[in-house]
Amino acid sequence: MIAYPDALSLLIAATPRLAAEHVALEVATGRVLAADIVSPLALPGFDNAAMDGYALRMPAAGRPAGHAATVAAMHAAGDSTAAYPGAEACEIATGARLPEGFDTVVPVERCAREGDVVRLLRDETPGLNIRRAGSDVAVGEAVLHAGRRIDTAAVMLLAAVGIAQVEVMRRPRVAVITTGTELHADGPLPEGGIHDSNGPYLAASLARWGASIVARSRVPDTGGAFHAAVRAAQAADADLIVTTGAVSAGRFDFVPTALASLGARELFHKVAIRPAKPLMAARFDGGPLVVCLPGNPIAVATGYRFFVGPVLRAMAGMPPERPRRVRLVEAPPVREGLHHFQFGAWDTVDDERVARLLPAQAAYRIAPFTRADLWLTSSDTFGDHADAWPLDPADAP
Ligand SMILES: Nc1nc2c(c(=O)[nH]1)N[C@H]1C(S)=C(S)[C@@H](COP(=O)(O)OP(=O)(O)OC[C@H]3O[C@@H](n4cnc5c(N)ncnc54)[C@H](O)[C@@H]3O)O[C@H]1N2
Ligand code: MOO
Repeated sequence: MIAYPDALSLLIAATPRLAAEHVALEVATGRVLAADIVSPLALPGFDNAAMDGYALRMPAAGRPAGHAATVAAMHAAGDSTAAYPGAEACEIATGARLPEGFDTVVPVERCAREGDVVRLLRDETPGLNIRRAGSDVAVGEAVLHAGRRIDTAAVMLLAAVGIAQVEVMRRPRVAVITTGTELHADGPLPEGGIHDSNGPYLAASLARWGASIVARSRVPDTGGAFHAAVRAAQAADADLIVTTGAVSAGRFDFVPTALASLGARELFHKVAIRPAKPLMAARFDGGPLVVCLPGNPIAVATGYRFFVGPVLRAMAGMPPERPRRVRLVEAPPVREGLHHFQFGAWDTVDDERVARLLPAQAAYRIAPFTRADLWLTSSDTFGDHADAWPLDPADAP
């Protein structure tokens, strides 16, 4: 059986990087930058007032309380460059460009105004309350890097530097196929039937990632129906096909042979992990990558998080995700020799943030997933520490 890091390496090596496209900033949230963003502007673009008050020309020694100056004009944000030659003071608004030759802004609260004269209420030193040009972002600075997901902070910065179109990776085109004669959509169930929860889970997860779901089918345990679903996914030009179920050792576990008969090349089948051990991956030459997840719901969650997630990152040109190391409390012993994936919850012990494994986890139990804060993983037995990962790959930086 192949080890998890080796399986992941094979999978990523077979993953094509997608092309880029241009989209408007207003619809770019959640997309992944395809190229570094080099700022065409400085931020701030000019020296400006940090406070509403009075701009002064001040000698290096400053001015004492009681000093009076004649106010030349009111200078508001958006006013064009103005010069008040010979003037010692002008009224200024937050964000207004500092007029030529002025060096200090004294907030209105520290001034008294009478007619066109302003008097300082305290001793003042020069150079205060000015936001210098380029002190946030310099012209030509690489402010955001390729592979970064555009979050709301990135939108703020891109808008501030005047970028209205961004080059992003195109959305991956993904097909989802769930297998199982026992599966039904919502509504009353026949004897022995269950609701298909893997299909809606994968569709929701992929939508959160920003993938386009180009085909979705639920097929009974017959090779013919599965063949047709894979052909439909190929016809829909899928980059990736994710299947669930029928990948283990049972009589109806037809996925490996069906994919081989369709011409897919197996990358690996069965991984030294728990859960989701029967997981398989394959690749059609010049066609989609296929990740086949075992049917148990938590095997699907595991496979999505730790196999499909890394594939989606690689397609988007994102670097591999790095886990956070956390201290574990009360980790029960688990069987050695397998890479373990479990749900965890945050806790606090003696003011330290620690994690604990949730109780009663099993590949068929969905309820613990809904109570989890994070994934915890270990390449072997869980000890004092574990790797921590956000529950959803879309939440990883
Ligand atoms: N003799 C062996 N039996 C099993 C092995 C094994 O190695 N030898 N592996 C076990 C493990 S581990 C897993 S995981 C499962 C995976 O089996 P399959 O991928 O073949 O999945 P199915 O048999 O089709 O389904 C397993 C389980 O999950 C339920 N299921 C399937 N699809 C859905 C869905 N869309 N929504 C909700 N639930 C679903 C299905 O009804 C079964 O209960 O095999 C073990 N057995
Ligand atoms: O690997 Mo299976 O996913 O434990 O049930």
